[in-house]
Amino acid sequence: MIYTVTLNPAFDMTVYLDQLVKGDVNRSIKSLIDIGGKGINVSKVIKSLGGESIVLGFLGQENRGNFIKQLDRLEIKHDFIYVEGETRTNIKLVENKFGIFTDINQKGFGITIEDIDKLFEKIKYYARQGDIFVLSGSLPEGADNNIYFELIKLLKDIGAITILDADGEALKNGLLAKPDIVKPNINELRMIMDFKDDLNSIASVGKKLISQGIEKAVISMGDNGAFYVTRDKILYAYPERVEVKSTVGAGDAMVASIAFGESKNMEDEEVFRLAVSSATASIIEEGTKSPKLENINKLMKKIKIERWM
Ligand SMILES: Nc1ncnc2c1ncn2[C@@H]1O[C@H](COP(=O)(O)OP(=O)(O)O)[C@@H](O)[C@H]1O
Ligand SMILES: O=P(O)(O)OC[C@H]1O[C@](O)(COP(=O)(O)O)[C@@H](O)[C@@H]1O
Repeated sequence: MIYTVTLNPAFDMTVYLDQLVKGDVNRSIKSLIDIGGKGINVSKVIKSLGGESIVLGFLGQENRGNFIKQLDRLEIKHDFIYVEGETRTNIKLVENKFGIFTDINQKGFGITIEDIDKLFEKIKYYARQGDIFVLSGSLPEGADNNIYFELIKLLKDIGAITILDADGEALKNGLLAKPDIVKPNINELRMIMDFKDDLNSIASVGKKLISQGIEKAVISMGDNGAFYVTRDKILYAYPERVEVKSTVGAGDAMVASIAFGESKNMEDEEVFRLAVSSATASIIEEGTKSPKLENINKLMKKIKIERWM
């Protein structure tokens, strides 16, 4: 089974404007609200791919109703630990005039030591050898920066496969536990390592991650494409030019495809093709909507992948 663990989920409010004028009253053209947060999006995309997953993590008590309703509507199984306070609302601004995408991600609820204990107990209850655990997103206040490190250690001892997608200290510490797969975007990678801007230097960073004991590193670079690095190869995917409606969730679509591909024992190149196709199909959807399977399938035939090394 695939499990996604989201410690800090969110409602994503996407606001479309012509142009943001700072310090002035701005009026939106339209806005929409989707349930989000990294693992939640991963589960949504796994569903679109025809797979099954179970959503774990924390959810704010106070506004849980709508969140749960949407997950149920999508027929995604979930088993949250409900915590005091509200699940955050993250603002995603889209300026149509310039094609600028700005995210304002809030801090969200705080959690207690008891909440964290409950999470570890729940994960111990579910995890079995061969399961896939996606650990992704920012940490709520009260969670130690070592939490992904501890969870990966626990899951590796059980024999589960771990996929990490985080940033800052949580990513840095999590990597020390050697997750099987990591999917940083270029900005997340820059927060924890120094490297030059050119593709060769970025590919070398991927190799460095592998030399540290990580099995696969997928480095996403927005409109510059992506690398897929394993012990014996580096693959590069060219970006596909599409009409971009919202970049939110592209990385999550990649992670979902990687988890789905692993669960089906797909070959590396096939997984990578699916990951880039899903990510590209996600940016042509508005808000934090899952990509459509028919668009993913069309893109699978178009995405250009080459062996870098
Ligand atoms: N503007 C874009 N044009 C074409 N492809 C894109 C664009 N933005 C994202 N992608 C695709 O989606 C993948 C993930 O996007 P990225 O922005 O790197 O992830 P994240 O959402 O984690 O920041 C990229 O590697 C690329 O394949
Ligand atoms: O937990 P964080 O780092 O604040 O990120 C949460 C945000 O990331 C998203 O999951 C989107 O992530 P990606 O664009 O990286 O795929 C949004 O749904 C959510 O608002």
